Amino acid sequence: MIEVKNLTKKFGKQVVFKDVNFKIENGEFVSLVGRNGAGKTTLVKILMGLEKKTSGDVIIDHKQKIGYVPQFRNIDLDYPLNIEQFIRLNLKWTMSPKQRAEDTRVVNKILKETNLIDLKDRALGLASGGEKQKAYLAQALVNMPGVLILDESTASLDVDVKIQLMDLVQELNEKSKLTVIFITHDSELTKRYTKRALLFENKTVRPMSVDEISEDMFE
Ligand SMILES: Nc1ncnc2c1ncn2[C@@H]1O[C@H](COP(=O)(O)OP(=O)(O)OP(=O)(O)O)[C@@H](O)[C@H]1O
Repeated sequence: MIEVKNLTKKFGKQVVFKDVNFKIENGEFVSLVGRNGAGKTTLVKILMGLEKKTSGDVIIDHKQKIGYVPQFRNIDLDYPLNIEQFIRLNLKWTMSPKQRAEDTRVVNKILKETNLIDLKDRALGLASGGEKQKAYLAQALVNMPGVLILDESTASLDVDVKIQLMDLVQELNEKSKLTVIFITHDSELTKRYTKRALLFENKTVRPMSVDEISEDMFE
């Protein structure tokens, strides 16, 4: 479980959010919604320990790792790694043959789960947008996270590719009880895949049912 208590974040004099309280249960699929600059990325950076909080508490089971899938960015055609090598970047290098065999087992399992097994030798730079984004997802999963953060990971992908990626995440959420936090500006995907939303508004965060979501909350 992730519990946020009276969390406040300021950058200098700018208050991003103040006295925020919410819980995310293990295995939930929740969206973070709100206008540009409302503080969604800042909050997940605090959850990941990449940004300092100003005050308040963030309680996360310390054994639970967090995987992060960024927004799609194109990768140069001459990027030097293939899909499997790119996924392995998230593993710690080890000399232990036992650990290396275990890593290979995990990489193959994730390649299968993300439907990348037949593409594992393809140069990442030559992969399609959807394949690249699946490679980012697989790279985050190879570290066996308990929580997966999708930071606008479907933005700038074609609609059918968005659906494919989200179907895959939904399957992982249901099968492996992976907690998923989906930052998005897409109300349709929010309603289709997530059960609950945390709305960033007026420097605070309001938990709500996805039925209450309306377009104006994203603009
Ligand atoms: N390192 C920083 N230093 C100063 N201000 C920052 C920093 N990072 C973010 N901010 C500011 O904090 C506010 C919240 O930004 P944040 O990126 O968290 O919003 P967001 O909800 O993720 O926005 P978007 O939907 O556009 O991605 C913005 O006003 C932003 O300019």
